[in-house]
Amino acid sequence: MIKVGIVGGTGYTGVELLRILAQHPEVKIVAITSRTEAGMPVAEMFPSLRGRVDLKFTTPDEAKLNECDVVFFATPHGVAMAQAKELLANNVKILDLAADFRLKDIKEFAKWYGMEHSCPEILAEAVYGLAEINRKDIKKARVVGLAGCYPTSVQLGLAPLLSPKSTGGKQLIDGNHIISDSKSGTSGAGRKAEIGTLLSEASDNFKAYGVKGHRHLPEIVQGLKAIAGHDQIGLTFVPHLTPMVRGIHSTLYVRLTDSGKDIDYQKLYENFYADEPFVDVMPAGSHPETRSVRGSNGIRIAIHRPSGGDTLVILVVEDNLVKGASGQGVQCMNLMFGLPETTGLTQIALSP
Ligand SMILES: NC(=O)C1=CN([C@@H]2O[C@H](COP(=O)(O)OP(=O)(O)OC[C@H]3O[C@@H](n4cnc5c(N)ncnc54)[C@H](OP(=O)(O)O)[C@@H]3O)[C@@H](O)[C@H]2O)C=CC1
Ligand SMILES: CC(=O)N[C@@H](CCC(=O)OP(=O)(O)O)C(=O)O
Repeated sequence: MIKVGIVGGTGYTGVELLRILAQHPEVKIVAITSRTEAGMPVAEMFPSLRGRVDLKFTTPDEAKLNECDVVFFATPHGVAMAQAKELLANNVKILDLAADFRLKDIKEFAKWYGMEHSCPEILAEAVYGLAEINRKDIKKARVVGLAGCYPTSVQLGLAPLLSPKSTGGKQLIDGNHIISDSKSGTSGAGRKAEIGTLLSEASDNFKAYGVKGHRHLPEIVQGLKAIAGHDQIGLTFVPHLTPMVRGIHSTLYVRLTDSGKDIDYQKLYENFYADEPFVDVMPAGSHPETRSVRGSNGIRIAIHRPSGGDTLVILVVEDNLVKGASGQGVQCMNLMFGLPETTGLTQIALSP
């Protein structure tokens, strides 16, 4: 059994980790932390876990994290990097849901996250946690910086158009002018109190935010450059808040180049993702709904070429708390411990 610790067990991604890991056949959860609820039985706070999780929250200091095989950080940015050195010294693997180990450039990290990176040497060895792209490296990793929620949808939506594996090295699209029009449910903002996610503010309403620059922009650009193997990437990324609890819907617009005009994109995507257990390329002409992935680790993609023109439109849906966060974490954990990648992750989406 893999001994798992979770730092930040009371937040939205923390309780989602508990939901998934409590049903994982190879995992024993041994520590769950909360600074504010220490001493409270987990199942008292989350009755959905009654009979499934028989632990109390402990403070991060009291939790015996050094005795775990792996620790998930479901915490704000900056928490994992402060504890990474000690955990690694005790042979504990790390999966961070925050951004401490995502951006490779520490100046970019400081600019977007407003703090200096405290362990650049660990950042250098950390692997970006997007299994469909980095599977080989994740298997060997001690530290994984899990991909962000929006970045997962955008990178998996565009990878078949950029990866030399499917393009044969041809530029099928104008990489300098990619548009991502992305929408998220309110759970993306976490459980902390914020005016913008109050029922009376977010319901019956729809708005863009972060148009000037969102912290996921550099992460997505870094990832797309790595997938493409070149630096000719220019992205306009506009996130929106939608009045739903879970889900991300990204609509991606790309302009085809002359060498990209005679390609069957439906086939290109189907071939690229043929062996991926969590990526569903839907039949041509589909309009995927966020509810088709709600509560599951799936991501569904549909490709459109309106009026047979030069613009390709890619529709991507995922559950921000599962494939966009905790499910992705468990998928990477399975790889790090040599388990089949789908272990504990076979939930079907909730519908309606
Ligand atoms: N929500 C989402 O869709 C996604 C979130 N993420 C990332 O995952 C991380 C967690 O997000 P989410 O679950 O939404 O956040 P929440 O705000 O819902 O939860 C944060 C958790 O962290 C704990 N915490 C806060 N500060 C500290 C600290 N200094 N030390 C230890 N524990 C702390 C809190 O508990 P307590 O205060 O009691 O200790 C709480 O359990 C964030 O970095 C977020 O960016 C990634 C992908 C998607
Ligand atoms: C709706 C909403 O507020 N979403 C969050 C992103 C979700 C998140 O937690 O970001 P990470 O994936 O980087 O951890 C935001 O825009 O800041």
